[in-house]
Amino acid sequence: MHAFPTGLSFDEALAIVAEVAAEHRLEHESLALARCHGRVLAQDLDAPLALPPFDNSAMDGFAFRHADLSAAEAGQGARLRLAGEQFAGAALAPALMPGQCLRITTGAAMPAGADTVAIKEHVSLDGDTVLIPADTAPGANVRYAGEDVRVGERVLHAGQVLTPPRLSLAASLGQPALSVARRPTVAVFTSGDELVEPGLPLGPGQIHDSNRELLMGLLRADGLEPTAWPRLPDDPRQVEIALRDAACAFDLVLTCGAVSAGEKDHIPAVLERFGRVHFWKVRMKPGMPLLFGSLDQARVLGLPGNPVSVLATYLGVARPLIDGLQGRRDPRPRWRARLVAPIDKRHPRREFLRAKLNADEQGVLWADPNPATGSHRLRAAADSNALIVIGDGLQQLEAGAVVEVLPY
Ligand SMILES: Nc1nc2c(c(=O)[nH]1)N[C@H]1C(S)=C(S)[C@@H](COP(=O)(O)OP(=O)(O)OC[C@H]3O[C@@H](n4cnc5c(N)ncnc54)[C@H](O)[C@@H]3O)O[C@H]1N2
Ligand code: MOO
Repeated sequence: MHAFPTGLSFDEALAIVAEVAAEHRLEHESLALARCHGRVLAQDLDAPLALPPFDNSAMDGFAFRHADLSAAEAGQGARLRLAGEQFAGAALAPALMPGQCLRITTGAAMPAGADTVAIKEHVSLDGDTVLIPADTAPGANVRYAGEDVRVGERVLHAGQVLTPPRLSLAASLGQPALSVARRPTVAVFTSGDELVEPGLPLGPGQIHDSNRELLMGLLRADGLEPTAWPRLPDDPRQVEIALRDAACAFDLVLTCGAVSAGEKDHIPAVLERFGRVHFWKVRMKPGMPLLFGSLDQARVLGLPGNPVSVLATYLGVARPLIDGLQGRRDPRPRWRARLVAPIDKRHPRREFLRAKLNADEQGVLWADPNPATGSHRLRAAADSNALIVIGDGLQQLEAGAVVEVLPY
């Protein structure tokens, strides 16, 4: 009997991940906007000013009082006297008098007294007389103060991911810095005596370490700056020392390999002995031997060694853990697609299948499953761009059935 949950469903595993992540939420830091891209916002932002802050012109042209046009003979334009200019950012021009107009540029404040802008290309100039076209509608080409954001309105919420437009909005509201969740520091381990660095020759029974590149790439694509540790040999003492060393210095330790039932699978024992196991073995395929625990100050996720298991457990579990540690509340988009070919799943586990996603002319997204099944078959993952997620239980899905997909 284990002292921790084992053989749990994928959803049960995710619930534990969310709970543990919430208990170990990373602290906040105030960062200059330029360093906030992709971060999770840790504060709400209420607009200290309106956007636009003042009524202004949407076009280069001439600002005038529409009443002057209404007063002109029907169908005739208004002939107005050019009284000056109002350029964007320049000192405010004096108020406009009846019968006058001002040259104005895009973004310049509307002069007092003016309520409409005629577009430069639509007017004709005769000395300092400007002929405004008769069909210029009242209020044309004016952008009003507060029409985008009102003062005091909540525009950003804690838990949102800072996209470039959100950072741009914060900048337009005059914020030089924002409070954001600290990014988790991540140590990445690969393990196994059979592994050899790419570039070095292979001896008998050896293979190149491919998971390191996979995992480091997945983490970097999610905006993290992971640290790769020297590969772990299949030696229990060395595994223990390296993991305990990393766990006192990093927020998250990601390992791959050495978590199933083999004589050389030493990682679960280290967590059991020196830390805590939150769960081990999840009813998912691939990725079944997945291990989750805590050691010293770190959360430790032990991904199974087969490359496609690494991909599935990263996208399915490690990413929600990383999101949870940062307090991300913005849901990631849930993509759905139609199956190009039927699927007959004869086991009860949640399954992740490699597939190619393509949108057809009608805008329907299709997922074409790769027939390769083994979790060692990396080529099929490289030929694909998404994982199809097939729910728990036996499933017979026709071609055209709608499935969840995780693009990568
Ligand atoms: N008796 C059992 N055997 C296995 C079980 C089980 O439950 N009982 N589970 C199988 C499943 S499912 C998987 S997945 C693997 C996972 O095993 P480990 O996480 O312990 O990983 P390893 O045994 O170390 O490696 C598995 C496989 O992946 C290759 N590998 C490992 N690391 C890398 C790397 N960095 N780059 C490239 N390839 C890597 C390794 O050579 C093995 O072929 O266990 C099954 N067995
Ligand atoms: O669950 Mo394993 O990850 O199938 O190869």
